Amino acid sequence: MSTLAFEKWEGLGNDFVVVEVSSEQAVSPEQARLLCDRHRGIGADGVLLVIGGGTPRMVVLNADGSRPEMCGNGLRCVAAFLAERGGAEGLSMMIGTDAGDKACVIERRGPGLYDVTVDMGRATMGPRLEVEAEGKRHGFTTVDVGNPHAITFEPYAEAEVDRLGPKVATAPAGGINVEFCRVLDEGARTRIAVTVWERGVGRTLACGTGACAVAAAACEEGRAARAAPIEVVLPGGALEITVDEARGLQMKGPARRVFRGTWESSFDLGEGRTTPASWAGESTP
Ligand SMILES: N[C@H](CCC[C@H](N)C(=O)O)C(=O)O
Repeated sequence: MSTLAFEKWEGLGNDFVVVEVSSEQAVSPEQARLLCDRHRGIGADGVLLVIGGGTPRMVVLNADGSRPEMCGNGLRCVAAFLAERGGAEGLSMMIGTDAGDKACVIERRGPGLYDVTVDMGRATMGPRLEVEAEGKRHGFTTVDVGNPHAITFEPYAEAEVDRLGPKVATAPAGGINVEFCRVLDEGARTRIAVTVWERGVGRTLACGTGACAVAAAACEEGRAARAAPIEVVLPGGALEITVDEARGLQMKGPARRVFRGTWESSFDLGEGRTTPASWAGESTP
């Protein structure tokens, strides 16, 4: 019987199964769907594969098994996971992703609790996205921050988010993450409330790349000033995003280890559903 050692991490309630593996093929899309299943598996919004080496790498698998380019909350969790393995208090490191290498600075706040600042790179504004739904045309600003995002500052009720979110998320080829935004106030610090429908997941409590995309769109549309920190308020908590002409996007937020575990691969789920015969050559060290 082979087993898979994992850690459960979360960033503002966006939660992940973190596994250290030697190859990207160690967890298949089907295995990722099972691990993320909140009734038959561990339960998570995604799986983060950590591949060691000169520059450690993060590969992301969404709960539906798809592989996105990047995950902001996940990258903070992987940076903290690696810092914890190294036993260091304050630490900075580069981590490779499918959207390029990202610089991370980790500050330990307590056992399994960290604040992480990530240089997220630059946002690229895309074409307007128009989606026909429920007899109306809905317009979105598109922003790429390594992965794609559709953003609106039009007021939508919660129920509309659940109806419109999946329609927009699957409208363009390859899918897109969807953020419904509201500027809370433009006092000393701009605060933007965001509800997220994520590609390959659905509703999540937070989206790090989404928060960056929203801050970039807000600056582009004159709803927020560049260089000053923008507080993006998500259902799971707030992220501090800075849109800097020279340095690009910076994201600061928490990462927390929830628990460690071991997945047994001979585990029969009943109803003829069994876990994958074995993990691709991965077993606990
Ligand atoms: N569902 C996203 C990936 C996870 C992004 C999100 N969890 C974050 O923190 O950035 C996508 O398909 O692009």
